[in-house]
Amino acid sequence: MPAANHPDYKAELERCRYTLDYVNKTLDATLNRKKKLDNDVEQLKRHQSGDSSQSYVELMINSLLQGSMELKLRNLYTATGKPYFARVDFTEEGKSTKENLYIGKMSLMRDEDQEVIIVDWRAPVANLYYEERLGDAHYVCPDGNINGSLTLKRQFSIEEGELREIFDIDITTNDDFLQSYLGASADNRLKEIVSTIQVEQNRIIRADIWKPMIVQGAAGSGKTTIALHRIAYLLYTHEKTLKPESFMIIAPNKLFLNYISEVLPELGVERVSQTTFESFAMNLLGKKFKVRDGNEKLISFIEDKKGTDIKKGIDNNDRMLLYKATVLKTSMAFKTIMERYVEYVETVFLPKEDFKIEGIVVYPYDEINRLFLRDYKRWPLVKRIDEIKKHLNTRLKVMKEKIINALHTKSDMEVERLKLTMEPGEDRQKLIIEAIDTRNERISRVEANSKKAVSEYVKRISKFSPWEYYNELMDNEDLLQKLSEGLAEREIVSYLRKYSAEIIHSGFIEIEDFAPLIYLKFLIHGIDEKIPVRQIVIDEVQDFSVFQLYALKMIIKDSSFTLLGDLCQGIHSYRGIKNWKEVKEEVYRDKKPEYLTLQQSYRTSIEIMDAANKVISLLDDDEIILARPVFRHGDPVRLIRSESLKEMAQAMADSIEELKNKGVNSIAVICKTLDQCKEIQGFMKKSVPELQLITGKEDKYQGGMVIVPSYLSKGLEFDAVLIAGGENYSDGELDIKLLYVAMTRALHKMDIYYTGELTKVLESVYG
Ligand SMILES: Nc1ncnc2c1ncn2[C@@H]1O[C@H](COP(=O)(O)OP(=O)(O)OP(=O)(O)O)[C@@H](O)[C@H]1O
Repeated sequence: MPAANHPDYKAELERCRYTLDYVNKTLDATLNRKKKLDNDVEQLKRHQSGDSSQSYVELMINSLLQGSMELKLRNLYTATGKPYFARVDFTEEGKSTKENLYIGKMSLMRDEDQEVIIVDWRAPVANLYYEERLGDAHYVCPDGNINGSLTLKRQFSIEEGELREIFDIDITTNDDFLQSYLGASADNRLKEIVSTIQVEQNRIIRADIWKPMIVQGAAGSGKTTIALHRIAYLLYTHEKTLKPESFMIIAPNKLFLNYISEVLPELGVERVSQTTFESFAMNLLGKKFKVRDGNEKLISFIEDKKGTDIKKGIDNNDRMLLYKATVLKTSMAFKTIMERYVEYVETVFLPKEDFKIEGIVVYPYDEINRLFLRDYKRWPLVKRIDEIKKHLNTRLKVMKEKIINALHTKSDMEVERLKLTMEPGEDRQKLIIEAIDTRNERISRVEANSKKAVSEYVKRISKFSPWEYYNELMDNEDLLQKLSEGLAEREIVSYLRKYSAEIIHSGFIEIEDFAPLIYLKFLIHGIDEKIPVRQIVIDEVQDFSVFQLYALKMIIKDSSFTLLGDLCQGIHSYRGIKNWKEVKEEVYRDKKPEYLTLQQSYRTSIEIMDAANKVISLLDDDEIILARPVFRHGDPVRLIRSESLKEMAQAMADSIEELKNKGVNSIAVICKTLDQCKEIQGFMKKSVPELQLITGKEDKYQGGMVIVPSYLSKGLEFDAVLIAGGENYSDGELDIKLLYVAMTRALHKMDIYYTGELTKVLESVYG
């Protein structure tokens, strides 16, 4: 309700003013401290001499302080507009005083008496707001369970320092507040939602840090948003043990990373690494690859007349083989093929010769090989060499002494024999000198050779990079077939090898090659690179393969994973996850992951969600969990028929004009493919010149008015979506998922434009 109408308005207004006043005072004090610190840093930099380690340390410390102060300042600036968003009144069991706690994005304490003015939303006590009902309530803090009575839950809308609305929430419902958030327009970037986090989302945000977590969440259920809030929460809760660098977010592409880039800074979190799987893998391999556009393969399947439905058959044999070969390359069977390959490499890794010095065997080949294949079996191949080097050096040290002693004994005996068998004289003297010289020469050779014998032996071991090993395998049909025995059909293996070799020889690799490559590196070389990451968050994980996840888990040891995805949006299902069971069982069997679902969708109106649910239900799949929209109505979904593409483009241009006049600025025209986007954009250039084409090559997401292929719209959202060319979606699995993704991008309005007859899929929209 408008704040002024609330019975407690006066008291709340006073509190709001008091808090703002304190925030401003703290801001001024912090600004002054920052100014002084900046001066100190300047001075230190100016007087920094190369030999004073003390001033260097001082400079480092002050620079760090500068960073954290900047963050504090940013939080304080935000608080000057909106210091808090909620209040809870709680009386702890056994205590007589009621605490009135105001919850905001950051905590603030009064310096004089340490009285809490604002409680951070991540503090344990703030859980009362997110989880508890009025009445008996509890929260868990490091000291244990705190029971008590919750007598008030209140929400505030404070904008630019002005108290505008107050909502008292009796039981758990906070719909009014949520509705006012959801009714707003889409931003160009994803935003924070601390004031309206829902119970099921809160459980994910605050879940146990060390247990892997899989979240199946419907389109618009807040997966991306809560993944970022979880990072902010974990950093706050484990600030002593985790740093922002301990986190890594893996997302599908740079455009998406840019789209989500503002949430963490808004939550006061900086320096969390955000990457794509390809970039991560290239860093690890220490090599820059030219990567084939992953969407090219998707497009080749999209062009399939049957909409790539493996159950119905693909219309062209070559495409069918490509499909099956991709499934194989991303499967756990391919992981086993890589392991078999390393077992093969193992057997030819060492030179088949004894380790000798001066023709004397120091370590026989069989013994070295036994160390390599048996004793150090569990180590990466290259790491085993280091151990073997130690063995060779130790044995060589002992043997060298023995050899030198033997040479001395041998020459002494020879001298003795010469003395006994020959008359003294010049001849005998010459032979004795010869024997001693020979001995000395051999000893010097032993000394000299032993210094480099081990390194020369190691040099003869052929160590290639993971990339070279992989390349070699893709060029060796017989070997790949042998390694694949019992795991895959010969025809598929052959196709996989040939097309992979072709890509490699043309100077490229494809996304699906990265998991085998990094896994080969792990098995052959081991991972020396310091990876500081302890928490990995993967968004849109449905497009990851189990092999990818397995390789990541092996490489980034001792880290925990938060995986978020939606099988209904699995448009790369040929390389992605088919069901969550395989992830639980094949990847995380040893760690018993937590599996949670989010059904409530916060993005889309009831009308749009109903239509999208009807489309996705065409897939007869038990794994599908339908989304439940938050109770929010929008315009009805319309199917609009045109005679031609030109007419369709005109109709959409008219609709965009109408929307613009109503103040709607975030609009997307979504076509199935990029080529279709280009064609439609051609017709709309004059009427909607500001329509920007998204091709997938962009690093930055601008928002506004865009025309985008369905597969690139994943993760994004718009106030209004116009789906162009509805007739292009067949009832094959991939096409249905693409249309579902496109439809669920809309917040308030969505229409489908088509030419020709209504298809089965379009008919389903009206159910
Ligand atoms: N508790 C909430 N309060 C307010 N808005 C929310 C809440 N949860 C999610 N949203 C909003 O819903 C929209 C969808 O969120 P988000 O993009 O994180 O969902 P998603 O599950 O990742 O979607 P998709 O899988 O379809 O890409 C965003 O605008 C987000 O701000």
